[in-house]
Amino acid sequence: MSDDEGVPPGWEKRVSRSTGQAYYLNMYTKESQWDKPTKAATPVSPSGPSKIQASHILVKHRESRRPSSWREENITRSKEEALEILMGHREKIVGGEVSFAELAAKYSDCSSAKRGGDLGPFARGAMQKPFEDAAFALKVGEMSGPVFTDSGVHIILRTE
Ligand SMILES: O=C(O)CN(Cc1ccccc1)C(=O)c1nc(-c2ccccc2)[nH]c1C(=O)O
Repeated sequence: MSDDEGVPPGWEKRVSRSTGQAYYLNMYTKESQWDKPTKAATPVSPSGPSKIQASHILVKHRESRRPSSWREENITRSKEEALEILMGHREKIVGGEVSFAELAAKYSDCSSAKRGGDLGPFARGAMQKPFEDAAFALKVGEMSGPVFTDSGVHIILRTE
């Protein structure tokens, strides 16, 4: 019986030289794990995934291209005030006081607030460049710092 019996495609079963314990190597990412994988490894190209999924919190300001949102018809706060508000949200999320989705739903000036800030999957070319570059630079589960676009100031959470 081959030793890779039942190991999903894209993985290889190895044995640790130091402990003799079996571990599993993802042949695409070259990452290893002790737990036996339950699904096939996803091929990743050297340039990374073509699509990612992310959520964001947008705080608009008076210089935003459209200084209006579902929350506030006429947004007059300054860019500096927007940044301070956004960083306050970020601190609460980092501190574990509240979830990203809860804050997005209450405070994001983007229509995605209704979905807890979720933007769904998107490829490069779909979003404003500063947003795209920041989002694609994140690892899954990682949250950005402040990102400035024509729409306002954002924090981004990469979810897939
Ligand atoms: O920039 C503009 O002229 C107006 N927009 C663009 C927009 C407007 C409605 C829905 C989606 C995008 C926004 O201000 C905007 N940008 C975003 C946005 C920006 C970057 C990434 C994701 C969403 N959301 C919104 C929004 O009102 O809901």
